[in-house]
Amino acid sequence: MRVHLGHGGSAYRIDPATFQAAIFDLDGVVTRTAVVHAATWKRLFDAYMRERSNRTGEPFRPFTDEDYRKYVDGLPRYDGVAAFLASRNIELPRGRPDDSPDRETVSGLGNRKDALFKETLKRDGVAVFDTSVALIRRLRSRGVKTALVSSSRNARAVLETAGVTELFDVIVDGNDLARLDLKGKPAPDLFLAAARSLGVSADRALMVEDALSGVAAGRAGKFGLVIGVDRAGQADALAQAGADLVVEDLGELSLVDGVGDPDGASAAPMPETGEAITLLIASRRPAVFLDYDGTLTPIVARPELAVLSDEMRAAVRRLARRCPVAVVSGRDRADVEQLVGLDDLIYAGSHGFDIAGPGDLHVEHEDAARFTEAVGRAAAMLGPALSGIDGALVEPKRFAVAVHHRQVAEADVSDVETVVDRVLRDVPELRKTRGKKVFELRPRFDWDKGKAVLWLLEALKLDRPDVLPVYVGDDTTDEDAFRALRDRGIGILVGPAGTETEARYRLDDTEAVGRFLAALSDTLEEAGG
Ligand SMILES: O=P(O)(O)OC[C@H]1O[C@H](O[C@H]2O[C@H](CO)[C@@H](O)[C@H](O)[C@H]2O)[C@H](O)[C@@H](O)[C@@H]1O
Repeated sequence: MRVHLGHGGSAYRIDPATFQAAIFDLDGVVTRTAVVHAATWKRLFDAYMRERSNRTGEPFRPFTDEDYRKYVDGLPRYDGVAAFLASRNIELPRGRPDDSPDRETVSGLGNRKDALFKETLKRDGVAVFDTSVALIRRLRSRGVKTALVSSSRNARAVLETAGVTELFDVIVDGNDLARLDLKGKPAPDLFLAAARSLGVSADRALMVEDALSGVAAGRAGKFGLVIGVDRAGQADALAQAGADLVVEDLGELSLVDGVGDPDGASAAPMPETGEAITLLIASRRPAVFLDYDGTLTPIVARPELAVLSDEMRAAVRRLARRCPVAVVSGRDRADVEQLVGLDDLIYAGSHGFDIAGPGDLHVEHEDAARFTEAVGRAAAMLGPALSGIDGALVEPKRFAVAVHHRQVAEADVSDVETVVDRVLRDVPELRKTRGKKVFELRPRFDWDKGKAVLWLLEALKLDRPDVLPVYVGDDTTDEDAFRALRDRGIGILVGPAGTETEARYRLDDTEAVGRFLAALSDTLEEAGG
């Protein structure tokens, strides 16, 4: 699955909850030294090929941009020399790393290139890509670890000259390559060594490269996200080499903010296309938690009218074949089970207080009986007490009572609340919470949808780094789940833009939820998950 941004593309948002580390190539990604390298290689090889032509009578063919991209870019210096010479059927002895730059050996030519490069750096200094530096700083400020990887033995000197050494927790360069006997790009060794030093597995790290060999290394290393930076009009080739995402500049990337949009506590639009979802889940296996009212069904006048559509049922059924799916509802568990009508899902009713699922999955709170009794008492009091208020509706459940005021005149809602408060004084085992045009009387017990989701992750052995919990919900009680998953998963609010929320992403309505579930299924089916 590949996504191209660049001109006309929409900005891709990196989610720091998905990636624990970001690994950057140096030349052409962080520093503007790729052009210096390219020009230096040309200087070296054009002079050498000219001199060789004069000496041997072979026709002179200059070193081209394509030669640079195909044989030299991203490779350790001597490997680059050898690869280019081989492409021209020239065989030279390898020589030794300390060969003088005058010697006609692979090492000698490599050392000549290095001397020319250093001369240019000394004269011209090193410029950085400001957008790359800004992105690295933002990632670091959000707790993402950073590493710099380069085949060049000069990497540290280049970073120092550019004044950006402190941007990286770890630096792996050409000296490490030799010291640790690692293979150069396109082998993934350098990048994997950086990920190891950061203590992060490759699938939880993103990597950024501008060279075809570097992108291929990222793909071979199974990095969570391989970003190709196209500075040379080779977007297609970068994608073919294995880039998940190709940008022309890192300024096209932004971060999903910790509290939704950068400018407030609202959520970013949830990408609904398969491609964007692939990038988001970044080779993790999702575990999906779905709220019912307002998420799987639109909010309607009365609870019994919230019937699941056949399309939505089919979408949930399809997803459940590919990954664990739980319905986490404020409704009574039996009620929501019957409404959803799918046997092999996990159901958590009464805002997560009552959980059951395939096999022996069941949670029974110690004080369950005490709360059931209290709920029954409250429901019995609420019915008669609210009978005088037109439109008020009591919905008793096993572990909560909902008092709906959707049909109550605005002026009378405070009367409903007064009744609820009065009943609560007599039933101190319960506490009041609010939802959409509803007061809920729930057990006075430290438990909510967030705790239920965390419990489920543990009980189902899904509390693992390769699992990405995804929670979709629309109401205040879903905020507990968004909060609980903040640093380990993805919360998706169903509702209008600008809603204050702990969710990272947002879908407009239940139709968008249906499209998202379908796209997620597509992605998982395509991946064979
Ligand atoms: O957690 P959920 O699955 O979203 O359940 C929350 C409450 O949903 C129901 O009430 C809400 O939906 C009704 C039907 O659309 C609507 O008439 C009502 O105004 C909403 O508050 C359900 O009846 C409650 O028991 C749930 O707690």
